[in-house]
Amino acid sequence: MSKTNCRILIVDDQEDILTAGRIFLKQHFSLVRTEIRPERLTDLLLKEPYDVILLDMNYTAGATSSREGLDLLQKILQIDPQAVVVMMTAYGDIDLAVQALKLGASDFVVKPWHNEKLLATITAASKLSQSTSEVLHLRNKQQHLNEALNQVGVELVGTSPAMQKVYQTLEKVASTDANVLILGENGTGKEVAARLLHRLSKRAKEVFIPVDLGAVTETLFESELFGHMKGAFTDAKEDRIGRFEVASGGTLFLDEIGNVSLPLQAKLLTALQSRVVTPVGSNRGKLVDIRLICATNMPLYDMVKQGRFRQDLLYRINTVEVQLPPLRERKEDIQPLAERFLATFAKKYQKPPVQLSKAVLQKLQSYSWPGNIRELEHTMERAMIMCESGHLHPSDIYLAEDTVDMEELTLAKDQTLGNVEKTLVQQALLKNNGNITHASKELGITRTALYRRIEKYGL
Ligand SMILES: Nc1ncnc2c1ncn2[C@@H]1O[C@H](COP(=O)(O)OP(=O)(O)OP(=O)(O)O)[C@@H](O)[C@H]1O
Repeated sequence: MSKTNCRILIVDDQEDILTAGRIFLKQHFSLVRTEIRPERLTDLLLKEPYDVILLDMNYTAGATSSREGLDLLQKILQIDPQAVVVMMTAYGDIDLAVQALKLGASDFVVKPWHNEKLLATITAASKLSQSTSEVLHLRNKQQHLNEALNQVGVELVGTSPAMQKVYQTLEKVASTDANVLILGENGTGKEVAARLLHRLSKRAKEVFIPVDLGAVTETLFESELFGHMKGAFTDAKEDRIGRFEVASGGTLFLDEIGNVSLPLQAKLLTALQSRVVTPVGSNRGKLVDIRLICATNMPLYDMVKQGRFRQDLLYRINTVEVQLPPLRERKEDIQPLAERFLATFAKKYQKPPVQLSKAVLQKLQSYSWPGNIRELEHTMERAMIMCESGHLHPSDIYLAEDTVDMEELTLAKDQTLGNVEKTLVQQALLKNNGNITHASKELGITRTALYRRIEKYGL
C-alpha cells in the first residue's frame, strides 16, 4: 500500500497515545513524529514544516480546562497562520472542540479514537493542507504576474505644466477607491494614465483588467462583462466568468465608455450601483469588489444633453475627472517623448542610438499631431526603420501634414517673418505636389535656396 505524502506531528503528554498514533498513522503517511513535551513545539515548528499537527487539549495531569491546548493552538497559528491543526479531545469536550474550531483548528477527533475515524480525519486534513499550500502558491504566483503585467506601459513621459497637473491629480486620487473618468482625444495616453493610477493604488498587487467597450459587440456585452452559465446560449459551451469578476479585488478599466448603447448603459449602471453581477443564464448575483476607471474621447456632457448618454451613469463614473491634454497643447513634451520612442525602437530594431537633430525636432514641433502620442510613437517607429546612416533626417519623418489643407495655411496677423516664409514655402510645395523645380520658380528662388529652406524649417 502506498503511503500518502504527508508530514504529521502528534503532540500529547501520554506516551501510550503517542505510540498508538505513530504505529497506526505510519502505515498510511510518509512521516510521523511525536512530541511529549509541548514546550518544545515552537522549536519543532521552526525547525521543519508539518502538513498536519495532531494536538492534545489537556497536558497537566487531571486537567480538563483545555486552556493549554487552546494556548498551544494559538501559538502554532501565530507561527504559521496556514497550519492545519486537528485537536484531540476527550469524550464530552465537544464545546471545547467548537471553541478550538473557532480559534482556527481545522478539525477534531475524540479520544479514544477509532482507527478508521482517525484515518479519515487525518486524510481530509492532509488534503486541506495540500490545497491550502497550492492556493498560497498560486496566489503568490499571481501576485508576481500582476506585478510584471502592471509594469507594462506605466510611465507617463512628459513634464509640461498640463502633465504635471495630471500627475498631481492621479497621485491624490490613487489611494482612494473613487471612480475616475479619464477624458482626452485618441492616443493621449488615457490607458497609460489608468495603469499608472492602478500602480499607485492600494490594489497595485491585484489585477488591472482593461475592457475596450468599443470592441465588445452588443450581443456579447453582458456575457463578456458579467459572465455566462453553460448552455445560456448556443455558443456557451461552459461556464465563463465575466471581466467584472476577474477584476474583483483589483481595477476594472472600461475604455471607450461613450460607445455603449443606451440599453446597455442601463445594465452597466445597475451593476455599478449594486456591485453585483449576474452571469447570463444564472439567477444568482455575485458580489464584486472593483475600483472603476473609465475613459472616453467622446463629449459625454454633450451626449447627456442630447439624450445619448445617461446622466445617472455619468455621475456614477465621474467622481474624479482627469483631462489629458492633446499633444499640440503641450509641445514641450514632444522632445522627451520622441527621444523615449527613438531609444525604444533603436533597441527593438537593433539599430545604433540616434540623436534628435534641431531640424527634426522643429519638424515634429510644428505639426499638430491629431493622433497625439500614438501618432508620434508610430512616426518615430517608421523613422527609425527608414533611418540608415545613424542620423535622422527631416525627410525620414513622414507626417500626415504633407496633405494639410491649404486653408489652414493662411497667414495670421501676428506671424513672424520666419513663419511667413515657412508658410509660403509650404504653400508652394503643396500647390506643386512637392515638385521642387516648379515650387522654386513660383517662389522666385533657386532650387538650392528652396532646399535650404526645406531643411531649415524641417519640411
Ligand atoms: N505620457 C506618455 N508617455 C509615454 N508613452 C505614452 C504616453 N501617453 C501615451 N503613450 C503611448 O501612446 C500610445 C497610446 O496611449 P494610450 O493607449 O494610453 O492612449 P489612449 O488615450 O488610451 O488611446 P485611445 O483613445 O485610442 O484608446 C501607447 O502606445 C502609449 O504607450
